[in-house]
Amino acid sequence: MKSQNRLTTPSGASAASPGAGSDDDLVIVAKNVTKKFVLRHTRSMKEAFVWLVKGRRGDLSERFKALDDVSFDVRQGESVALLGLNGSGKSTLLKLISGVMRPDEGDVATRGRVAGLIEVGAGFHPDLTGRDNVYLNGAILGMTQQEIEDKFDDIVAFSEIEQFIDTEVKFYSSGMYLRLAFAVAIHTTPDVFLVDEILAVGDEPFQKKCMERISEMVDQGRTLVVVSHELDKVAQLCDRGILLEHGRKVLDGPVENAIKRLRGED
Ligand SMILES: Nc1ncnc2c1ncn2[C@@H]1O[C@H](COP(=O)(O)OP(=O)(O)OP(=O)(O)O)[C@@H](O)[C@H]1O
Repeated sequence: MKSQNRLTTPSGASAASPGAGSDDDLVIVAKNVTKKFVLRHTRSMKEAFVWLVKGRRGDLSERFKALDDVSFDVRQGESVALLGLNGSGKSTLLKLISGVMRPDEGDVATRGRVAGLIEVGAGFHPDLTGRDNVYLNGAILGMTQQEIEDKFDDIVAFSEIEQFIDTEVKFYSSGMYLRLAFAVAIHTTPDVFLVDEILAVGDEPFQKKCMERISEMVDQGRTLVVVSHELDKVAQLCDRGILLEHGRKVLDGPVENAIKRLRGED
């Protein structure tokens, strides 16, 4: 999604790191991040009428904090799991790191090429073929045309959907989307790799292959941030866990501790 060697916010502004010297290996800095969404209520005609005749004073909709003053740093080579119950804010946090969403308060800065698998099919155009989407998606993730051409055969081989590469992706199953999207994303050799739950739509052999590839990336010193409810897989992949409850960070430490707390075992 982005490629640079300094910490920058999605607007491209340089972000001051919290310290100096040893902070050279910081790749994600989230500072006091708050994200609010509108909580919609069904209102009666009467309530809406009263609101109108009162000159639209007050708010008919309420805003709630999906993320509330969350701060953390991630260093190069760390593998971090974002954990929490449904609706705790994990995917929202991942979207803020990827830059597809902006915080209402606070800042999220990243360094290097950030690529992610956040929503199946995001960044794919349904009317284009798999082949054209490899070029489109590769470009969106910051690859040059030459780079995509050089890696095209490897991308298609990894996805194992050679037979359908010239089919429009609107005819793909969700697993086929995932295969192609994952294959493109890992071939961008990202510095920071973001993965949301979506591996779940892949069949077991493909999931296994993806897990191995992700582990290799971590062994090579790349940074990983994962959102998943599959806690055993998460424990295998990640060293560190950040636990969210109702949008607030309640634990940041060894992944085993975060999983225990989430399971209510401590
Ligand atoms: N675009 C949006 N508009 C309004 N509300 C949203 C939006 N995106 C997320 N939310 C709300 O923000 C809260 C956090 O959602 P989020 O998807 O980050 O949670 P999550 O921890 O990833 O949950 P899950 O484990 O169920 O995937 C939820 O209450 C959700 O309904």
